[in-house]
Amino acid sequence: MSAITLPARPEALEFDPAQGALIVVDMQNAYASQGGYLDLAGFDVSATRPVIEQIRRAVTAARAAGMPIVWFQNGWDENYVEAGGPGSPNWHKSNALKTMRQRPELQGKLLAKGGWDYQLVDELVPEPQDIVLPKPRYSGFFNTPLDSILRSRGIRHLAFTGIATNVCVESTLRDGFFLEYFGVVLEDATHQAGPPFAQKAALFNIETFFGWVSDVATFCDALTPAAVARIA
Ligand SMILES: NC(=O)N/C=C\C(=O)O
Repeated sequence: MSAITLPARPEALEFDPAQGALIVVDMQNAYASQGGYLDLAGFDVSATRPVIEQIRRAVTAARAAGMPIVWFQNGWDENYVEAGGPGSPNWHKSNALKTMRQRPELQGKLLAKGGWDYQLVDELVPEPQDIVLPKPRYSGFFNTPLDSILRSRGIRHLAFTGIATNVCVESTLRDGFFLEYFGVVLEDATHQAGPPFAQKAALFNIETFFGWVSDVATFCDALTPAAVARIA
């Protein structure tokens, strides 16, 4: 099976499933559940549930087409050494760290490895052959083995899902662009952190400057021949 044509904006993208991976960004309770970090920090997470189901569909289609699935989990050790101290911009800008400083009763709870907030949502369960990567900053390429994992498998095309479109999804897709990966976002499998204009702006940036925008139904349809060819 060779490349498929994936309908997308601003134009269709040649996407080879044999050189492709599905990236699921930070589908943790922190970002997708009531009572998680984003919710506690004042961001609206009420519309994140449908995103989980869309990601499940995209994961099933990508698996059937033989594409690796990469699951990211954002966060740090329980003592927040990996988050950086006051010498790190992350210490000043992370809304998780800021929320914990404002509400000391939450200290140790937000985005800490081993805790509920850090865990992937119950509905999304990686399989043993999947790649699960912790990441300490917004970009999935920063201080992670993502680039070498992808390069060693000959992967050039990345389909992005997850939360938040305007932060970690966009950051990772942008870094991928600089590393010569073709990135496409499945828009209905993403959600923003912030008002709806943040989603629109992120998708505008991506389709105009850094990559392509498609959706889950289109992605699944386009992958069907690759899945059929694998079982034939
Ligand atoms: N996963 C993300 O896009 N995260 C956004 C904000 C944060 O982690 O503080």
